[in-house]
Amino acid sequence: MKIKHISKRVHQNQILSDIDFEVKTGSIVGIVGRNGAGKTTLLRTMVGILNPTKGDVLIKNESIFSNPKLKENIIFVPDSSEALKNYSTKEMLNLYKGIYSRFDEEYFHELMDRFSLPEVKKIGNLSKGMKALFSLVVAFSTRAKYILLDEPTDGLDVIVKKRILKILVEEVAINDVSVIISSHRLDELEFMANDIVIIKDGKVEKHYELDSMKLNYLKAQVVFKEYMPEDLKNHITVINQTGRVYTIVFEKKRDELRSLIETFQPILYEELPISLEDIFIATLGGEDIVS
Ligand SMILES: Nc1ncnc2c1ncn2[C@@H]1O[C@H](COP(=O)(O)OP(=O)(O)OP(=O)(O)O)[C@@H](O)[C@H]1O
Repeated sequence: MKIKHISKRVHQNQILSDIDFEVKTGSIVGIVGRNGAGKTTLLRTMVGILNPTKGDVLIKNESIFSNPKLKENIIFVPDSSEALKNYSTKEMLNLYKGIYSRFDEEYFHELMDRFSLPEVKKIGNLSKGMKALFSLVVAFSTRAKYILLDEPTDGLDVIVKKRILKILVEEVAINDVSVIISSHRLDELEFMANDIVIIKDGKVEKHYELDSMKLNYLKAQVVFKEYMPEDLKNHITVINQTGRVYTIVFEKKRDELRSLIETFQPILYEELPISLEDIFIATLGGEDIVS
């Protein structure tokens, strides 16, 4: 799936600007960004619910907007199942069977059994975790190749969360689907995503393969005799400060940071393992991080 230079304007609001990236088959892509960055709008455009003002979404090099049949390859699971609450599980099954010609009813029942989900007259009567699992069961049963999830584990207990993450990873491995997840749960994405797209103010701020992303950043703890030299501050992001102990993140090669820091003669310099959360803070935290 190719997202080609998508822009979206609503009234006078430029919500997305020139978003361009590719989703590889069989990969998990994490879309991250601060509240209001444009993640949900991007997902809704990728699935064809919203028309972009400019740009296109291509599957097998064809536009999903000029060839709507291609939308059968995509399913979007929104962060709330509020809209489904008055439907029965059977009605949902029939609704999606009508929309997705490859809908796999046998797989639907198999997954319902696997997750001990009951058939109910009102989906609204299911617990929040059950609703989330049910939405995923429907999504997988459509046999769509691209599954877009908006905050799939928001508000779920840790056991349901683990089950959901496990089935996502399995589905990608066994059925070769691609999963695009918008999430604030950076720890979960770190455990399963291949690619991370960081959105800032409706634009792609960074797009990395997770492994190479970590190689491009360095986290360290440093202490100087006095306070941190102002010159050094221009090259790094301070993500924490306790007295004279600074935790810093730097986007460049390891050796460059080491030699840069050495010129300022620290009394302590220690490298630390870096997480996606550190990179998120360094990329998007701006002035808000150390108060
Ligand atoms: N229909 C709309 N009309 C006007 N503005 C909109 C509309 N939809 C979204 N926006 C605005 O676009 C921006 C991006 O919203 P969006 O919901 O895509 O962000 P998000 O990254 O998913 O946020 P969050 O992490 O809080 O869910 C916000 O400023 C929002 O107010």
